[in-house]
Amino acid sequence: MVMSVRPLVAGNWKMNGSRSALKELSAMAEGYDAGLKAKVDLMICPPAPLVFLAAAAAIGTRIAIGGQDCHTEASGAFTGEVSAEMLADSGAGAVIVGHSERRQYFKESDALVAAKAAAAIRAGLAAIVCVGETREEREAGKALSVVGRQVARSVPEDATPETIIVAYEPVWAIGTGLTPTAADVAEVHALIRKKLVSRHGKQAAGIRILYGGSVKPANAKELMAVENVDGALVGGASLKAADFLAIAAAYR
Ligand SMILES: O=C(CO)COP(=O)(O)O
Repeated sequence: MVMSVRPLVAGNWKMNGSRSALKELSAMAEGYDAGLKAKVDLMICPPAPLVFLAAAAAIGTRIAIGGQDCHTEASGAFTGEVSAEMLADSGAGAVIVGHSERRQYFKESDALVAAKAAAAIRAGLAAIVCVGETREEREAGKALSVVGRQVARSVPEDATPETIIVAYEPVWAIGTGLTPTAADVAEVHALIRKKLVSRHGKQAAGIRILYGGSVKPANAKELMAVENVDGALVGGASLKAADFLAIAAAYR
């Protein structure tokens, strides 16, 4: 829709990857040639223990590194947690918040997700705010109302194209090989855009809205061509450089 939005293909490694997986990051950097750099931003979000190493490995490659979650506080007695400030200090430029796996398994509410996004902004990170309906919600005809509510409640008031990225990830499409039709993706992304613009003003036309859920080299081109789709949040297919680069190549 908005010509000036530079697309982003981001990889979410989830709880996968070890230090040896950083060779995939190096291979991604090698394949991220001038042609791709001209068209699309790339980001990899490894597990927290790898963020520092990945960020060091990514220096000079123009591949950004992100975290997968953060706490709302900058520091304190929260054993096991990682703050947005720590991610920033480790070299991350962004952090995913409100992924459906966190909403589902760790019972994260929209309010908590909004607070985490605000923490990310406070730390100077961009927040990738995830939203998406479950299969039951889609079958009940509630996809738009659920996503609309999540966007309204999880995206902080002061969202700008620099600080917020929204990722639409239908829960039923994650890791299943299933994807919505292009028309369904277009409908949800249009709704997200409308909500963002009505709440955050005209500049919200520049907020990137990513699609996520079973994005593969074979379907990337079709999904990335959908109006208001400004890139992808890739899970399984981001673990291998060849797959991830083939997805990014949708923008060549
Ligand atoms: O959850 C996802 C990215 O955050 C999508 O995962 P898959 O690409 O493995 O379906």
